[in-house]
Amino acid sequence: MEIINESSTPVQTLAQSNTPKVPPQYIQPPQLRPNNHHKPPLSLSNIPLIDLSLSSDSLLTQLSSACRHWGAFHVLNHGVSTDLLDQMRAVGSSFFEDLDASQKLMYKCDQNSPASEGYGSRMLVSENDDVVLDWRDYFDHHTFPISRRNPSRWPHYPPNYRNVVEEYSEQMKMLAQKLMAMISESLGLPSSCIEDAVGEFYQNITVSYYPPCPQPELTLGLQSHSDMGAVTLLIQDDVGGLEVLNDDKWITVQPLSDAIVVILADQTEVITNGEYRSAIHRAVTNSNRARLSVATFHDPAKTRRISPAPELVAKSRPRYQEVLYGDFVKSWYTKGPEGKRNLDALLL
Ligand SMILES: O=C(O)CCC(=O)C(=O)O
Ligand SMILES: [Fe+2]
Repeated sequence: MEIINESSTPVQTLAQSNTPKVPPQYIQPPQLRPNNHHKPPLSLSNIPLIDLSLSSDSLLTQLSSACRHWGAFHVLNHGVSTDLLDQMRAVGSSFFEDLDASQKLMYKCDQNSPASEGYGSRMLVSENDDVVLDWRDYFDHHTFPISRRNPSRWPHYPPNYRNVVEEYSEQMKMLAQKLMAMISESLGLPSSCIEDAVGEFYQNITVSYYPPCPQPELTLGLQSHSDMGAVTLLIQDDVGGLEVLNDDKWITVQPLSDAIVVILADQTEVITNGEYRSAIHRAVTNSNRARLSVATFHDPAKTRRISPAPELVAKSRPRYQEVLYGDFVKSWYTKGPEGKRNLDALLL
């Protein structure tokens, strides 16, 4: 029998071995398993949906409520064509499903360096081996600033892969800028406030592939976390598995093929002095179908110092310490997210 070393084997390879049980490294402690939470009926469960073509007043009111109470919401009429969203999902799924394991491994990322570009499975860089692993493989692309972009490291198959990622990256950057302006305005701030605080965008695109899992009740596709940067834009396929924590309940984000999920990340919480909250979210697995999502992260440079906007501090008091973004990233990848523990450590 072939011996598989699970900590470095792609999850897809494990899943294809048709093992009836997940290896122990993937088993979550009982309190973190997905079925331990009460689930409202699906029909009652979704994050807010905001139509960006609404008139300015009602748009800003809806945005403000979604950012304050959820930190995650769908947007429609966002200006990105459904055709491009479908192409991005199609090339991502073709890479994972049409290439064999050895072809994918040619793009292997450096597992010892956090968020390194390429194909991998393990997110955290931990010295000990006691971390529970996610039931997920991914491909991470460095897309902005342009000086970080090297499409020759991205998949060469399918043939349109690299063109689609480049076009998708541009469109996501423009949408992130538009959203940051609207989110600033919804707090009564100048429209450039959040983008000025973030500075030049460091954009990464992560295609996540969650193979079917023989024991979904014991595993997570991606552990509970908030994203560390400023704003994440996410699309998923029709399988579903993304959940957002709201009022201590896990709410399923129902897939909507032409909508984009906006997830506020930790630096937006700091800049808005806690008026708007980053969303805790996770991905659950299922035993029937592989699932794909594409997350586009917009982050500050590692050398950037992030602190609450002076306009908001003037109204109350600073609620977060200033942080060097590179320090925040380091702590996230070494200690692990555990919900929002890294952000909570900045609370004053
Ligand atoms: O797959 C998903 O829906 C979630 C992905 C995600 O949260 C992430 O990559 O940070
Ligand atoms: Fe995330």
